Amino acid sequence: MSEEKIPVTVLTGYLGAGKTTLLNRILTEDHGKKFAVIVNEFGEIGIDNELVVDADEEVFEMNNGCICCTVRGDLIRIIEGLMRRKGKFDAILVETTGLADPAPVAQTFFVDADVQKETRLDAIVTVADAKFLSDRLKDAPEAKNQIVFADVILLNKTDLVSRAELEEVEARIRGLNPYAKLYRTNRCDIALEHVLDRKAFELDRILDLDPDFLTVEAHDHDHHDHDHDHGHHHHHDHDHDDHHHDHDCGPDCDHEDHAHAPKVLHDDEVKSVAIALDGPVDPDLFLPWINEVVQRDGPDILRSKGILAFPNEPRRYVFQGVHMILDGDLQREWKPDEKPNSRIVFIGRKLKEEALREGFKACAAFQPA
Ligand SMILES: Nc1nc2c(ncn2[C@@H]2O[C@H](COP(=O)(O)OP(=O)(O)OP(=O)(O)O)[C@@H](O)[C@H]2O)c(=O)[nH]1
Repeated sequence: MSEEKIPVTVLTGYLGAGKTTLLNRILTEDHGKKFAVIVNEFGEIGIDNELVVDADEEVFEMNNGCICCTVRGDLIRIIEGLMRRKGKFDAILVETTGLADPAPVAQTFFVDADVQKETRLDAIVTVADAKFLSDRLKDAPEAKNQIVFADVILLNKTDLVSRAELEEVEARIRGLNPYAKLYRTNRCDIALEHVLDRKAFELDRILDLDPDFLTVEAHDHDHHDHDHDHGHHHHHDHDHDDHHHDHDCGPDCDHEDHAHAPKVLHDDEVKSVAIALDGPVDPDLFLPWINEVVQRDGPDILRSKGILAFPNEPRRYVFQGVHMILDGDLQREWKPDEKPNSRIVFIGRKLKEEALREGFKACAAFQPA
């Protein structure tokens, strides 16, 4: 991902959660930046100097018609159109409809060669309604996916719920996605630096997670392999630990109470697995392995991310994926105070944890004694 690529932020969230409120906040704040905005419903936003483009729904299935690999043809065309006006804006915001699954939007930025050349998916930002999210998680699969795919979650409308309700819904979110950065907001009042240009996919937070949070549970899933044969290029490797991570409060955390570890309400269906290796992995082992894993289990692996050390390589290899589609490259150098180790994370359904863990360990460049 070269520096000149235009960052793309995907805004998602269920109907009425506050996406437009956030978008308007972004567009009106005095940040000196210009955004191209793509909305896939009829756009009511007309902000000076901004570019608002309406898109009609159009989704393509890719490769053997696998339902998990879809890209949005309309989005590709719009972005190609925007690129002809390059220089007129600094970043792209894509607001999805409340009923959308974010996967086809995110996959578009990995798959289409022209789009990939010009843009980088910076983060998927999900606005969640503190009052209604818990109900929607029960009855609306899209709402669940929007949480699972998120890199940043705004738990909005905090004014409408009690503190106990807020903690409950936060615990549900954590059970689905322990990795996303979570902020409580009222009318999406958030410093924009927490939402924009996050380079979330540098994924430093994965490295920051305290390994003690990673409770290793050996579930043996009786799971039939999918036999998908996809032709995508994948660079990805993983190892996972089912991890039951409490709450990641970084320096910019605005939670009032750090006294107790917040509870996590696990979802029966969706879980996450994180795997850490104390050292580098061999890319000649890792890349084919990860490729195979996502080709086989991509429909169930909703999101995958990782930061890896390779032997004799001063830079970090960073990848992220949505279902079977992976994108990865060598990014910045390891800092002197960083230990070059390798971590990967999967969030999905029916994850085969032990096989993943063993597979990732087998990619270690130096086999542990
Ligand atoms: N009480 C309260 N209302 C809010 C908050 N944030 C947004 N709203 C209101 O909630 C309603 C929906 O907000 P929008 O920003 O339009 O939500 P949206 O996600 O864009 O909605 P759709 O486009 O219909 O999916 C509006 O009336 C907002 O004024 C909040 O934090 N608290």
